[in-house]
Amino acid sequence: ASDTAAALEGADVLVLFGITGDLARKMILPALYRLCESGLLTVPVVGVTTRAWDDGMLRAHARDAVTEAVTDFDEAVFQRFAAQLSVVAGVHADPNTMKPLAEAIHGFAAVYLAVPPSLFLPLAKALAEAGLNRSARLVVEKPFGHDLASCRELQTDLERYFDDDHLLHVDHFLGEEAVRGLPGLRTANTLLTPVWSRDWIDNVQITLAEDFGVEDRGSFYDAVGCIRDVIQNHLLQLLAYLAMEPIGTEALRTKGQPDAQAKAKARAAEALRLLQAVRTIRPEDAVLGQYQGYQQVTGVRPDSTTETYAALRLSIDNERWSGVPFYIRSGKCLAATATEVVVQLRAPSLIAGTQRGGGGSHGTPPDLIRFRVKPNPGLTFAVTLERPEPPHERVTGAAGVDFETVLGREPLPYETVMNAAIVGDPIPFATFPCIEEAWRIVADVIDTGSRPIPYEQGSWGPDAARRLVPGEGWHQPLWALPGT
Ligand SMILES: NC(=O)C1=CN([C@@H]2O[C@H](COP(=O)(O)OP(=O)(O)OC[C@H]3O[C@@H](n4cnc5c(N)ncnc54)[C@H](OP(=O)(O)O)[C@@H]3O)[C@@H](O)[C@H]2O)C=CC1
Ligand SMILES: O=C1O[C@H](COP(=O)(O)O)[C@@H](O)[C@H](O)[C@H]1O
Repeated sequence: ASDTAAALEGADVLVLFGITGDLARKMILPALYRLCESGLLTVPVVGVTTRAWDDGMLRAHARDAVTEAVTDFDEAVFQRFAAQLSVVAGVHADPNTMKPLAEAIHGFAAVYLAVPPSLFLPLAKALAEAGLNRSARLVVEKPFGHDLASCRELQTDLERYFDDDHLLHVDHFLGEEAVRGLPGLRTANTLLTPVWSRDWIDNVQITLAEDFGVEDRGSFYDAVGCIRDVIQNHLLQLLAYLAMEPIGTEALRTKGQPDAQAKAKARAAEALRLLQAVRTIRPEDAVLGQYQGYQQVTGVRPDSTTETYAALRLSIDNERWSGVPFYIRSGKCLAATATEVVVQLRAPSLIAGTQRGGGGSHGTPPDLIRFRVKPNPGLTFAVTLERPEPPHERVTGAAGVDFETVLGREPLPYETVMNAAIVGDPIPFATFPCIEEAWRIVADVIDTGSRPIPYEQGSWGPDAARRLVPGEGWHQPLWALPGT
């Protein structure tokens, strides 16, 4: 957005393309129900479909989606939600089919495209040709482009119909409470702030592990792979929030701009600066894998070389992080489902000059700080204790906090994203410069043509990934450790 941008407008209506789709069923409809429950959904929701649906069919579909997703279904809340829902049927990426939609929109619209990315541009064009871009912003799902060149082309093309201030790029990780709270958590705690640099941190590991496969998304996933699906977007955004410089209070005092806008700008500027300092990942710093049985999934090519697992080593060239390896790994059909950041602190003796990655002194396990994103978001410190009596054995204990215990129920990521799309809060969205930079970072490890290493379902991926992390190796997420 330009420096002179006005506050984003609050929408009078949410228009949802793709309301019949997978994302809407699993995430968006349950999130809208929750917003209704908490009194935050105050605008009508107009679902758009090419199918011959009527309001009754949409409401029945919404009921199924919500009951599948929530354990404490409340009929009264659902009735309120259903009353806000209506459908406009028979709308294609063709301005001639948009007339009924134009009639259903009153006021400023948040138009959300929960559709395959190949439809982003045709729909934007058709909306503009029907005059529906005059009083609307466009909210697009991920992935945004296929590589650096295609993301730039898509942005340029979309800006012909919706200018940058009227375009929001969804990355639902930015709606995850644990991720959203990370910059604040880092800076609000004296326990964290002083150690947050190369002086005290040995390495940082980010894991997004899933114990399920690509299931009914085979044809989508096979054209995308793990790096494009979750690393280029979600995990690099998370990395930025973990490692960026704190936002200066000066930046929040931008004249004439409301807080949310100024904060979003300041945060995005720091995230961008951090991503710009991340080196383009070299192929030798990547290990790619594919789970056994993946090629038999419906929609997957029988000889597919798409990776379902990736482990990467990243370097950040700035004063704070120079020399500290950041590791990212993600995969389908792994041993557990968990997203966690593990920060390995340097052993006290390392400060006196020994090597990084060498583990703790006297064989002591290293001190770890764990940011648990999912499940059970929270913070855990693994700390070393020493028995006072000889031989002074050292053991690890844990201290921590579960965020929901303190903060109450955390909104679902899509609750935050949908609400922000409606009210015009840019904070939980990715900015285009960050998206571009993230494509640059992964450019040399996508489309390498190399064959991924097969790995067993239920494992932690190919053994070869161990070679990336010397010393202590990968730390499994807390959730996956025995006894948790
Ligand atoms: N599914 C997921 O878990 C996630 C999805 N996403 C992103 O969300 C977006 C939507 O994903 P998802 O819901 O899985 O997609 P779907 O394949 O389920 O498609 C969504 C809807 O798009 C419409 N559609 C699909 N193909 C066409 C076509 N060729 N022509 C016209 N309309 C079409 C259909 O609506 P209708 O028939 O009603 O017109 C369909 O219900 C994508 O960008 C995806 O990358 C992001 C994170 C997770
Ligand atoms: O965008 C996506 O994200 C999910 C992981 O996100 P989560 O919030 O469910 O943990 C991933 O499973 C999916 O493949 C990907 O498209």
